Amino acid sequence: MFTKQLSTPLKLIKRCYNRVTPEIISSLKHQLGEGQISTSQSVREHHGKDESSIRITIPDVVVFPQTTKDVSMVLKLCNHNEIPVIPFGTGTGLAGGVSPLMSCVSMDLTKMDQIVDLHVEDFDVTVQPGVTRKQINNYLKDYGLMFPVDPGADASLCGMAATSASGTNAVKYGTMKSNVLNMEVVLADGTVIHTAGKGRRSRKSAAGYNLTNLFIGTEGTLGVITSATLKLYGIPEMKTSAVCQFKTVGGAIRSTIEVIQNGIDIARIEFLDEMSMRLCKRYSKLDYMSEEPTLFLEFQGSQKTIEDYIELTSQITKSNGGGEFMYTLKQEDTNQLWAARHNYFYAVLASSPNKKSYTTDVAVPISRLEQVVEEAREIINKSGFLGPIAGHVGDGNFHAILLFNPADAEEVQRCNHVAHEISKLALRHDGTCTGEHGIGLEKKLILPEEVGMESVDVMKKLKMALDPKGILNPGKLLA
Ligand SMILES: Cc1cc2c(cc1C)N(C[C@H](O)[C@H](O)[C@H](O)COP(=O)(O)OP(=O)(O)OC[C@H]1O[C@@H](n3cnc4c(N)ncnc43)[C@H](O)[C@@H]1O)c1[nH]c(=O)[nH]c(=O)c1N2
Ligand SMILES: CC(C)CC(=O)C(=O)O
Ligand SMILES: [Mn+2]
Repeated sequence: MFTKQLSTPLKLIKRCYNRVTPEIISSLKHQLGEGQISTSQSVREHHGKDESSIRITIPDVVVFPQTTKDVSMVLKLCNHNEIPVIPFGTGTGLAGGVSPLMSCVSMDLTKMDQIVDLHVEDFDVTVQPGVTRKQINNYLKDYGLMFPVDPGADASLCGMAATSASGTNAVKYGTMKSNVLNMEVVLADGTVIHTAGKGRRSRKSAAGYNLTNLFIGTEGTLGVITSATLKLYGIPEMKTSAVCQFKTVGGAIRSTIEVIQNGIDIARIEFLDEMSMRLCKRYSKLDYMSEEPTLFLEFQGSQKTIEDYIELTSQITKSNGGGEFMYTLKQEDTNQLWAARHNYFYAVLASSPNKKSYTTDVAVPISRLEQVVEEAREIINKSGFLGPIAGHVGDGNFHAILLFNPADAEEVQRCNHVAHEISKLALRHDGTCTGEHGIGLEKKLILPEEVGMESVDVMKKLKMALDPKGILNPGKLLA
């Protein structure tokens, strides 16, 4: 099995944990029932990895709780016996968050898959952790409502809260941080809390510490999220997608910066460089486009608003050397466009079947974006790695997918180093190493550089207060 950065995270685990013994497995069976626990090799392998290239070890056992009470019982048992527990949503993460570093229990939440409560008149819904973003949107469309946060994968909504996910719509609708009103969370000792108070779903609250946002982005290290109350939005009256291609990366990025700085309420603005376009054209058959730096855009609102935005945006792209502003796409072309964007990762992977990928995820203030994309390209070119760049440029967030040969240890190290250099570049420009994928195993060494050692100490104190035995997803996020 391929192992990435194996020595670093293991060396950084300072605690000792107990192993999952046959007695523990019997106790779990006794508590949950035979059908809710698996020790099969294939199930354990599935739960030992996400969609990143990190493979270290696999859990000893996978449990499938069906209720919050089940989650609480498992945590109590594991906490008492000092056994690590790793929450598992849909395993689409990109930072190694579900990969175990030692003997552990993987807690798969997919059987808790109920939509608990929909309030159409208040635009909110409460879901259990197994509900995915596509499932909720299928359910909501009959009510004229939607939940906009859209990582390319069909991730679980609570996994998305756990990683502070976003996607192509965040430039208009925000990320998980601004779209969760309340969460039920089970703490390491089995205590169940509601971060905003049981049943509360007001749009505003000034009642004490913001526990909801505290748990967002904790990647399973502070508690298991067993429900989330989400903000909803009306499905827009009209949507128009557009494509504009450029001779230079700078032209596309400068256009994005000007769109944002001019306050155009763009719904989506996604950048793909020429290499990304070459791979997407091949994989998703975008036949009418060329292999040039490209923006995929979407406008929403009334016909008049959309026309005004298109007028302004096309002036901006033209003044930055953009080609034809293609906005009269047929519905099937629009669907194909956004499907191609969501499948971007697979388009890149398909181009090099023998390689693995390391995806960077930096985000910077919008005024720095052009320089940072340019410098990231220079770093990648100098390194010799293939590394297409694409991303949610309206948020100043972009990804380089670095392709490396997993059989070559030196190349693996060099690839990690290049990714680290790109993260450091973003920090020099007042940005972050991760806009949306999270720290996981990949980026924990750069976290202190980003937030400062004092802030990391506060995080460690929080961890110690809520999970004193350190059983929740050990070795992730904090070194
Ligand atoms: C093709 C493609 C495209 C994208 C992405 C992936 C892929 C494969 N992603 C990344 C991924 O979809 C995103 O990180 C999801 O939020 C992960 O959700 P899962 O349910 O799969 O969590 P997964 O099971 O992978 O777990 C991720 C982390 O959260 C923890 N966790 C999961 N469920 C939990 C729960 N209920 N309680 C507590 N902790 C829990 C886990 O322990 C782990 O640390 C992404 N992301 C993004 O933000 N923007 C994007 O554009 C994309 N695009
Ligand atoms: C592998 C990544 C490029 C996935 C992602 O975040 C995206 O497509 O925006
Ligand atoms: Mn992304």
